[in-house]
Amino acid sequence: MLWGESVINVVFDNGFVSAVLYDHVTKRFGRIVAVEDVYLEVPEGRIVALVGPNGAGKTTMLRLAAGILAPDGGRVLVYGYDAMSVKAKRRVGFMTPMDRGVYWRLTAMDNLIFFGVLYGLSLGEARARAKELLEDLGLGGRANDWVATYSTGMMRRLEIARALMHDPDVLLLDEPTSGIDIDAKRSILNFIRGLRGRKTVILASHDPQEIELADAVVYINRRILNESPALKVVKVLVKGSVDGLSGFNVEGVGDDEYVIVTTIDKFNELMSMLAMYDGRVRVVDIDVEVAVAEGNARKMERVLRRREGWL
Ligand SMILES: Nc1ncnc2c1ncn2[C@@H]1O[C@H](COP(=O)(O)OP(=O)(O)OP(=O)(O)O)[C@@H](O)[C@H]1O
Repeated sequence: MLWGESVINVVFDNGFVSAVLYDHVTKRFGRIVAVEDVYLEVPEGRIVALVGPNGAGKTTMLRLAAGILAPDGGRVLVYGYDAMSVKAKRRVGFMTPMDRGVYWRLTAMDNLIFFGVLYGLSLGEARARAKELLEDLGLGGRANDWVATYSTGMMRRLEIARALMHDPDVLLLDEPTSGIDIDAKRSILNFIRGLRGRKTVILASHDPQEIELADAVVYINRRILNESPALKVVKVLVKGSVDGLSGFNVEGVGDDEYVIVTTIDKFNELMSMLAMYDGRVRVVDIDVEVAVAEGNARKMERVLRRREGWL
């Protein structure tokens, strides 16, 4: 069946339109099942974080919504249009750090104008849009420098600007602040925060500060294991048998038993461990708490809480 012309807008009870709908989507790469029977509605104007261990299918989810990959089962709709269709693609911007999507021997401004014109903007429109985005992303002063002279953090901001040149409704961000310095990170996080309500953002992330931006956190490990509204504490509530947690600092008793993880590496370790328990351990809740520690450093606390009766 061809979905290109079919329009299905999912409107929630609360009036929200589903900007992106993963309707029982499966994606395989040969024998690898990257995404399996995923059903997810992303309401318009919300920021949703996809969280999960390496290889969990997060990037695949983004590429499906970008119309770069076709699902093997189910369908992906963007505002009711098949994600592979031109109508859908015009409404989506995709930023992935691995994507060398800008020309190093052009200035940032010329890059953005080039991509804007490709999307059908007039030269004047593209120039104005590029100027606005570069200013908003703190690159105004370097707009006419060659991209080859950009730092990683500047490059990342430019890639976000590129993804937004055609003013898409949906922005897909793959680990937008990984591997960049604190100032660039802060600038990108503030920019994403400013998109709330104006764009629908799906971000794949391992980073608590990115996750904290989200209105909803979706834990995925090939299948969606849990969806939870964003809260102040990352708590990964699990159901199942968790033997290997001896490497973690388990605190509390009974219903209040939990593990505090204070570094992102430890958090990832925990995620990987849970991935190995796939099928035997079900994650039933995730939540992030970001506490401001003394001095300027921000201290992250991720909590894995184990509840008696859920194990
Ligand atoms: N083009 C491809 N060809 C073959 N296998 C692929 C391809 N893309 C992804 N995979 C596989 O699909 C699975 C999901 O990969 P994906 O990149 O979506 O995970 P991820 O959650 O984004 O991981 P990470 O956190 O490491 O970025 C992995 O097993 C990966 O090896």
